[in-house]
Amino acid sequence: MGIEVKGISKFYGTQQALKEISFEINTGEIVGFLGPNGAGKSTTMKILTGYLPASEGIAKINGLDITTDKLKLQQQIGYLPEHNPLYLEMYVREYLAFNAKVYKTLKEEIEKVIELTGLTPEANKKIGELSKGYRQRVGLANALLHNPSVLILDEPTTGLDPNQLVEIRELIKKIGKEKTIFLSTHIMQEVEAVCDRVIIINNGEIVADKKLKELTEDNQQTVVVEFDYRVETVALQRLPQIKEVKNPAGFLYEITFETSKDMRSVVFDFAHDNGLKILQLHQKHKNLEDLFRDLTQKQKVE
Ligand SMILES: Nc1ncnc2c1ncn2[C@@H]1O[C@H](COP(=O)(O)OP(=O)(O)OP(=O)(O)O)[C@@H](O)[C@H]1O
Repeated sequence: MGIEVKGISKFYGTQQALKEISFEINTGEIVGFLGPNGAGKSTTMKILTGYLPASEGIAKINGLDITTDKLKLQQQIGYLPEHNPLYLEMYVREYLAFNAKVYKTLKEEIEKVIELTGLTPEANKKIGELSKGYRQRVGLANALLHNPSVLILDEPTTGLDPNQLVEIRELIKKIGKEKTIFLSTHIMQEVEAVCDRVIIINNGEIVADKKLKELTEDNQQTVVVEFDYRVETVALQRLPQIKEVKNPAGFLYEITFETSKDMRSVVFDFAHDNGLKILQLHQKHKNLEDLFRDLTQKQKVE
């Protein structure tokens, strides 16, 4: 069940923000939705949570259609919007209790959510007195009040300092043990730290959908080597199982092989046979950052 998106498009006037996107998220998965600014992440999330209608396509959450079963659906989804709207003058517990009324959540359940999100010491403070990290916790607590099975979090760590970032990521992972989570971000490290799978969106199109494990198991590796002298790239291109050779700077070469076998010794032998000294040598697997760059054509990200 989880989330099912089939051929969703969205037009804002004549601008097409989403171009027939399709993907599925299984129950219990934590999936990162990664893309550069303006790629279409928030638009997708607003459509899934019923805040915006799609121009075309079908989406279902836990088997319920987002257009026809909207009310039932909102009981099953917790949503943390990009700009977390909070009443700064309200006290944390008062704010959560106020919102909980809509769902008829019991008092004990509110207290459980306060505890889960680490808000117990701050529960009697005004929201306006809290740090950004704690305000994000209030947003998360708010999204969890009705015990939804699916959480949709739009850039949950934007604007947090490094310590708050780690804390919120840990909290998301903890919550993710029991729920399906779909979270957007433009920070690759976030996906690596929290998610099981990544869906990459660029210019309104899905360009990758991969389990993080698969990224490290790719049958490809790059050996980065610095010699003490220039080498003709054609000579390196004669090495076995070679895919490509790049010379990004000076005597530094990035040699990509189509094998998962460690090829550093082959490069070492090449240097020895050609009377070269090696100043540095290391092996690099294709990672999320490379994939993201390749697929979003070097658009600038954090
Ligand atoms: N209400 C709107 N009216 C017109 N265009 C919009 C509207 N909302 C979004 N867009 C446009 O749709 C495209 C996708 O925007 P969206 O906010 O979904 O991207 P995003 O991936 O969430 O970006 P960011 O990482 O910057 O939040 C952008 O070109 C944006 O300018």
